[in-house]
Amino acid sequence: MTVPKNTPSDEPLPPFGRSTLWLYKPAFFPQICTEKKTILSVDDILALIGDRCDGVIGQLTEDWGETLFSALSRAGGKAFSNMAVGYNNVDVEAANKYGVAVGNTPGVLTETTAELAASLSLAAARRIVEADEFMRAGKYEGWLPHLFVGNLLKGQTVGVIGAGRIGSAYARMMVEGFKMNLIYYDLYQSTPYGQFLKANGEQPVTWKRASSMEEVLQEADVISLHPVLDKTTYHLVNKERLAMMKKEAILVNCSRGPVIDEVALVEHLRENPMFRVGLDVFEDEPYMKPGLADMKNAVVVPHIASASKGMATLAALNGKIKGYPIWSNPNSVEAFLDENSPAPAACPSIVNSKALGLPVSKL
Ligand SMILES: NC(=O)c1ccc[n+]([C@@H]2O[C@H](COP(=O)([O-])OP(=O)(O)OC[C@H]3O[C@@H](n4cnc5c(N)ncnc54)[C@H](O)[C@@H]3O)[C@@H](O)[C@H]2O)c1
Ligand SMILES: O=C(O)[C@H](O)CO
Repeated sequence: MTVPKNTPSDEPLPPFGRSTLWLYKPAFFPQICTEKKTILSVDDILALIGDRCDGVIGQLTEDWGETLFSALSRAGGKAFSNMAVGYNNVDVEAANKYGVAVGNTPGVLTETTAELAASLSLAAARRIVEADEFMRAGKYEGWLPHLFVGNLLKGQTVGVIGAGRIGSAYARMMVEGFKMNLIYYDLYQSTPYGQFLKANGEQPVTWKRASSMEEVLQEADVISLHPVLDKTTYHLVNKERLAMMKKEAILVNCSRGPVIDEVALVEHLRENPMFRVGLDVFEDEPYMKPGLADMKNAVVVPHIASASKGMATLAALNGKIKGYPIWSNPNSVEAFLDENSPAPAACPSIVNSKALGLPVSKL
């Protein structure tokens, strides 16, 4: 385990290790973990926190619960900033108990994640990966009308489950780009896409809010999952719900792996060769459930929807919680990302700010 010594501000920071854990040690000089492991265990992080640490910027692969929050608090820590939108790896109640502020990075990843979901939808619909493998294997002997027949999107129905920031952006791309009809289901929100169309004075396709998730599964030709991962969405797509979908449907997941029961999915893919999936996330990341890698009707990529500089900027600013108020609208983060102007003296998004009674910025 190598943790660099405090780095004077006029020296370049040490190079990143494979993990991007940052620790704010006394005097507020960040120490970057140069550990060569990709995923740090709770014990690794305990050792890194040591007996003095003001705050940590960590990532979604780390298990931030009672053990780490009590250790961080004992070391004088006041903030944990998760370098991700989703914070299902964080036990916020444990953080509240130890008075540790928890940051996340909403908004900056909306378009990039929606674009990957759109890419996976197209790759699955037009069988891009299968065709690419065929080409590289030297199997192409000349044009044939039935070679890799895929699904046409125009005029078909796209379904979105979890119509928040990313789900709505994905819906916009599929509706406007491919003129698909839209059906969406969200546990809480009522009319996000309707408002968007109305505000633009147009109604080029039909859209409706489904009263149940099952309605989306039965009606849509392409379904993309964008909910948070919590108790209500664990194995949201299971054997029974897969069976409700059209035999030639396309299912895309760029949210979190456990939203789909991956064992049931492998069985469904095996039994329904015309059913296709595009997956950015997996139930036991970095692993795939047995059999998934052999499925020609699955396009799989290693959680790449998000990588962006903006996410690191927001995570770093969330880590500066000491003396900072909370930005009043975490969905509007542009002010933090303008490289030509200084970032506002506020934390972009602290998920437990109310529980900790942190002040809201007047900016
Ligand atoms: N693959 C990636 O790299 C990547 C990148 C960014 C975000 N994400 C994931 O995407 C998720 C969504 O991000 P966002 O910015 O759109 O968040 P968001 O909070 O704007 O949207 C999530 C939506 O899910 C809805 N929801 C919650 N429970 C539901 C349920 N049981 N059924 C249906 N809908 C439900 C919420 O009401 C909300 O509208 C994140 O929590 C994260 O896990 C993944
Ligand atoms: O939730 C997120 O932000 C992504 O999954 C990783 O950055």
